[in-house]
Amino acid sequence: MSSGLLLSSVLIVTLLWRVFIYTRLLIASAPLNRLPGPPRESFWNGNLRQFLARHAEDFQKHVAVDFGPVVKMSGYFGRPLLYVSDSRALHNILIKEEHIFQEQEVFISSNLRLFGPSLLATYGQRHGKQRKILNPVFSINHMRSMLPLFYTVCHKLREAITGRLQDGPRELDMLHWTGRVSLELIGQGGLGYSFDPLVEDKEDPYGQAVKALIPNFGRVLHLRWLAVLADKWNVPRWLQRAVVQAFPADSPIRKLLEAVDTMDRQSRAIYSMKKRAFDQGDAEVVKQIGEGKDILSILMRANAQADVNERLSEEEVVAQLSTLIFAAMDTTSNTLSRTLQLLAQYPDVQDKLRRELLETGAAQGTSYDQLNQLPFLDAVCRETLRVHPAAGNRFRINRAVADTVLPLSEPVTTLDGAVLSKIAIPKGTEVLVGVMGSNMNRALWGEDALEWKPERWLSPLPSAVTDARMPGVYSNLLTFIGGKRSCIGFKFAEMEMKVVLAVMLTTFTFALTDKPILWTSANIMFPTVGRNAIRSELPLRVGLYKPARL
Ligand code: HEM
Repeated sequence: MSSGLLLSSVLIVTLLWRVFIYTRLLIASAPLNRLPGPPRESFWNGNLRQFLARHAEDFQKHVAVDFGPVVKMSGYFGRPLLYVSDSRALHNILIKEEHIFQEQEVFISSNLRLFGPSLLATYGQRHGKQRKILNPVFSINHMRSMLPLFYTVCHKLREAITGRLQDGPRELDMLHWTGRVSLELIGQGGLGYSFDPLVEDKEDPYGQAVKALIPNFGRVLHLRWLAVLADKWNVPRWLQRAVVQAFPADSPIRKLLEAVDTMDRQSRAIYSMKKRAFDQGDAEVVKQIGEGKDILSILMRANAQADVNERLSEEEVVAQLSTLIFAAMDTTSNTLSRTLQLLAQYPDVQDKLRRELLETGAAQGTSYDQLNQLPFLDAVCRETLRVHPAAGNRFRINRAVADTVLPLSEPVTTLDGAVLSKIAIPKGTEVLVGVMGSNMNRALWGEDALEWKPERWLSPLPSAVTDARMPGVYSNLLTFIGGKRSCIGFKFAEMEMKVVLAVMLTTFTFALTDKPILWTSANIMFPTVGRNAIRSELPLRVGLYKPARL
């Protein structure tokens, strides 16, 4: 048999096998069609085009709150997709059967190329081993010791913005500033590295590469499947690289490669510098590693002390650096800018928060515990994280060897009137973790669940919320999801939000301009002016706060 004929036969058999598996999935998932949900747009796109469209926030809310705790949708080519916000079912998906409901392959394979083998690019035991070393690095004690550094950076932000208001109030793009301060905080707090002095405009190659990553990645999303195939077929790295390098130098994929290479080079340089100094006893850097309060220093110390079998390889440690910057930056800065927009929209809430911050002197530097005991600051942060989860669409796929069963905390009624207390989930079914659906569930939070009302956190939460035992790591919410793949940096994010707000609100006033701000439903939501703008920005009218004279 000629090699051409052999290759075609292999391809045909593989294709037929795939079609067989897929048809089996469609047949096995037919009973799921009895569950309530929106009609699909087409067989090819299912509901995904509606759900992932640029301005899909209203459709996403419709799915989240109008059909109940388990919603039937369709993925591409009729693939079954469930939107789940039932607490017991979510407990199963995120905690009990986390090994079955895994991240999609495209997510893992693309992250592997962007960051290397980090938390965002590994499954199972390898991921578990990384979490074991990294979890203690994000402990409250470490956050406590990082707090003074956060204040130092935020005071520079205050100086930088004050400098721009010498001629009176003016419009400023607050997303630009929350972005800069978030990058600097994760730089200094995460890596012991300064990206941006804030008080002067200086470009840093690492910072530029991080900023170029997502826009260029967004332009080659359709190629993500090739990464999955390359992993499945063990295509050598040099060959994958050669293919990418065959594209023109100004193509998005080459720019993406350039950003990835720069991030990798800079991460390695920071790691090696610390390691060399550690090995050779360079007093200044050893001081940073030995007493350093940044995440990398703590991680290197923990790794050196860990049992040999539990240690992370150098490649794994380096891969965490860009991962942390990426995971920390837009999520936190966009949530912060959303908070400022809401405070501008509700001036009475802004005044009340400012009063609390001024009365307690929170802007100058306070202890971690005192900062966390400010009730209204806490309420504003929690309420914004509840109603506006920055990364609200988390997909999982059932990779069970056999079909599996999802138990429910409350029975659901099917379209033909049957009452189900559990649902059979065929292998291959996709699941969307219902972050909005549980954070804004009227049955739990009350009829005003969709409204932003920080006051709700000043009294005990409804017992329905606490009794539901949502499997989220933070405050009965799913904003940082839960389980082994929950957000490892949620305390870092919370502390950052609180310090930035404490310093900003006591120095500046924020008001809306007449420009229409719209939020785009992307992997991480971002604001733009007008519906079709490309540039993300959040213009607010900013003035210096002047205390009223008695
Ligand atoms: C408001 C800010 C933030 C939000 C809303 C947020 C949300 C999330 C969510 C939903 C996940 C789960 C992703 C998934 O399952 O696919 C996640 C994972 C992660 N986050 Fe965050 N995050 C925030 C800030 C941060 C910060 C500040 C850091 C680091 C300092 C961080 C580091 C990570 C990492 C490393 C992961 C991957 C964890 C793993 O897979 O084991 N995040 N985040």
